Amino acid sequence: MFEQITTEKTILKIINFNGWYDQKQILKNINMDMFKNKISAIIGPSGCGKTTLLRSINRINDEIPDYRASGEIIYDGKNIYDKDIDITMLRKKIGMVFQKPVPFPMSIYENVAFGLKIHGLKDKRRIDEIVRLALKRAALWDEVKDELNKPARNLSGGQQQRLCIARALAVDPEILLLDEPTSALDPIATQKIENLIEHLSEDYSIIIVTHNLAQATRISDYMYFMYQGELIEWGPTRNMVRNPKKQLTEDYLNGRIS
Ligand SMILES: Nc1ncnc2c1ncn2[C@@H]1O[C@H](COP(=O)(O)OP(=O)(O)OP(=O)(O)O)[C@@H](O)[C@H]1O
Repeated sequence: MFEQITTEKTILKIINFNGWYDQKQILKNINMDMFKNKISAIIGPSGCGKTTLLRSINRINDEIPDYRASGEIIYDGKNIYDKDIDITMLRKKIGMVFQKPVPFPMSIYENVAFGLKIHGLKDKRRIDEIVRLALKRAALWDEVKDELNKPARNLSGGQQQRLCIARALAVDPEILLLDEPTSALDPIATQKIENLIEHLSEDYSIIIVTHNLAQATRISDYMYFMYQGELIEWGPTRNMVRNPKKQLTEDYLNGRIS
C-alpha cells in the first residue's frame, strides 16, 4: 500500500502485524518502515493502538497475559517474534522510556548502572565511565554530578525523565522507544526533553508515541498516523503535514477528529 519513499536506511520493518487483547483485535495489519537515526512519531487519537504497537517493538507487551500478536517485525535481519530471539538482548538493543518517569528506589548512580550490572559488567571504573557518559548524553550530568549518591526520587520530574533516558542509554541501545515521554512534564521540562530527543537522533533511532501533534510536527522526521488500530498513512513529516494523502489524516491534522 505504501511505497518505499526514501533512500534512508531502514532500521525496522513491520510486516502484516496484528495484535489482540484477548478476543479484541487492537492492531490491524500494520505495515511500516522506520529509519536509522531518524525520529519517527506514531500519532493518532486516544485508544487507536499507538502504545500497543510501540510496546510490541521490544516485546514488552508479551508480559501482558492476554496479549497475542501475529506478523513480523524485522530488526537486524531477523523477525523479533522468532522463537530463538533472546529477549534480554532485544531489549538491550531496543530500549524503552515510559510515560511517567519511574526511577528505581536507589541512588542516581545506581539507577544508571542497574542495567550494566544485569548484563554482567563488574569493572567499577568502566561502570563509572559509562554512567558518566550516559548522564552526559541525557543532558543531566551537569545537574547531578555532585550528588550521584543521592536518591533519584529527589530529582524533579523532568530530571527523572532524563535519568530514565540515561538508564536506557547506558546499555548501548540502537533504538529508543519513547511512550509519551513529556506528558507528565511542564513546558520547560518538555522543551528540554524535545531538544534532547533531537540531539539523540544523531546517534540513535528514536520512535516516539505522542498525542501531542504540535510536538510530533516539531521534532519528528517521519509520522505514522493510526486510527482504530489501522495505519492510515505514513511518510516524511513535512509532506504529511502539508499534503496528507488521506481524508482521515487531514481531518486528524486539522483537529476534526481527536
Ligand atoms: N492491558 C490491556 N488489556 C486489554 N485492553 C487493553 C490493554 N491495554 C490497552 N488496551 C486497549 O487497547 C486499545 C489500544 O490501547 P493503546 O494504549 O495501545 O492506545 P493508544 O493509542 O496508545 O491510546 P492513548 O493515546 O490513550 O494512550 C484501547 O482500546 C485500550 O483500551
